[in-house]
Amino acid sequence: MDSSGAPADRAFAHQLMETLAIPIFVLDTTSRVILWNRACERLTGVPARDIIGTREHWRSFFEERRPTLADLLLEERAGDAQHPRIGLPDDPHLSAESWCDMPRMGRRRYLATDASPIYDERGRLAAVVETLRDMTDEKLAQIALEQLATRDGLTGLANRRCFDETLHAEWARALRQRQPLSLLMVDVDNFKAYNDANGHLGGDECLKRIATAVASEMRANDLVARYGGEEFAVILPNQSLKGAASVAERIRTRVEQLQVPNRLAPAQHVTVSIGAATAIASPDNGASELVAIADAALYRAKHMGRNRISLPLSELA
Ligand SMILES: Nc1nc2c(ncn2[C@@H]2O[C@H](COP(=O)(O)OP(=O)(O)OP(=O)(O)O)[C@@H](O)[C@H]2O)c(=O)[nH]1
Repeated sequence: MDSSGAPADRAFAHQLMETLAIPIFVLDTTSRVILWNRACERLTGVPARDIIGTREHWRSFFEERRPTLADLLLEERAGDAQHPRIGLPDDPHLSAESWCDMPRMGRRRYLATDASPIYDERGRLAAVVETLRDMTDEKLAQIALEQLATRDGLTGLANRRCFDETLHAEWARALRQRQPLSLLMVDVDNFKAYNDANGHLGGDECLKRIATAVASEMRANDLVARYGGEEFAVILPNQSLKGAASVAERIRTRVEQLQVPNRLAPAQHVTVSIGAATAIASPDNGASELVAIADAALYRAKHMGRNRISLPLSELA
């Protein structure tokens, strides 16, 4: 170490950052890369020799030009490079999490990043250091858990819990916006007979095909869920009874057109019965009444001979 100690200290700090297990890169105040450690090389697949001295660090993370967090911090702190910073009243640190393309590695990674300024002894901005953490496994586990919580395992449709939550949220929205909300209850006809003839696994395959057929008739804001067993429910926001009836008829026809044989059923192939309900939401009625009305309509459709849709006499108001 020399008498001031500074150059040796700096060399030591540099070497420390180089060998740190955490991926790090450092930009000078003109956005030029001055350090790209080995862990950063491993994460990005980009060797330090290709990137040091350039302003091309964004290419290691994104397909298209985008500022990294370090660039955003440099932009935000641009004034500090000329004017010494007096004290540190606010926290100049930035944090973010996002999916990155990682073009050199050829697979997307979910990175948690932190950017912090480095000030020289006179309080002027000297550089910005960005540290990166690969959180891909944690993010994928979180997505899988969310899927488990809201999706039906057999059909991939929304599950009953997701249906209940969505119905209440849509009801509240319909109330606020004074718009109609429609609901369809879709039940497979003579499904016990189908199971008896094809076994439970055959029944499962049939439910998957029906789920796909029902989902194919939905618009972006509609929700189709597996309500239970061989019953599906469809939420149609901002849809009148007439509109709901036409969606119901499309679903019925679509399933009929699948022509899945059910030789023990009177129709000889798989069909569905559908009950519809529509409400103009008001503080005097609730989402559960909408379900009860659609259920009653479904019951009527079954009793009138199945493979049909049934509507209530009027909208619930
Ligand atoms: N394969 C399979 N079958 C199921 C599943 N959930 C419910 N079921 C079966 O669906 C059948 C429903 O039978 P029922 O309630 O008697 O109704 P249905 O035979 O369809 O007669 P209707 O509804 O009156 O037309 C039962 O045999 C259940 O075991 C499932 O996840 N997979």
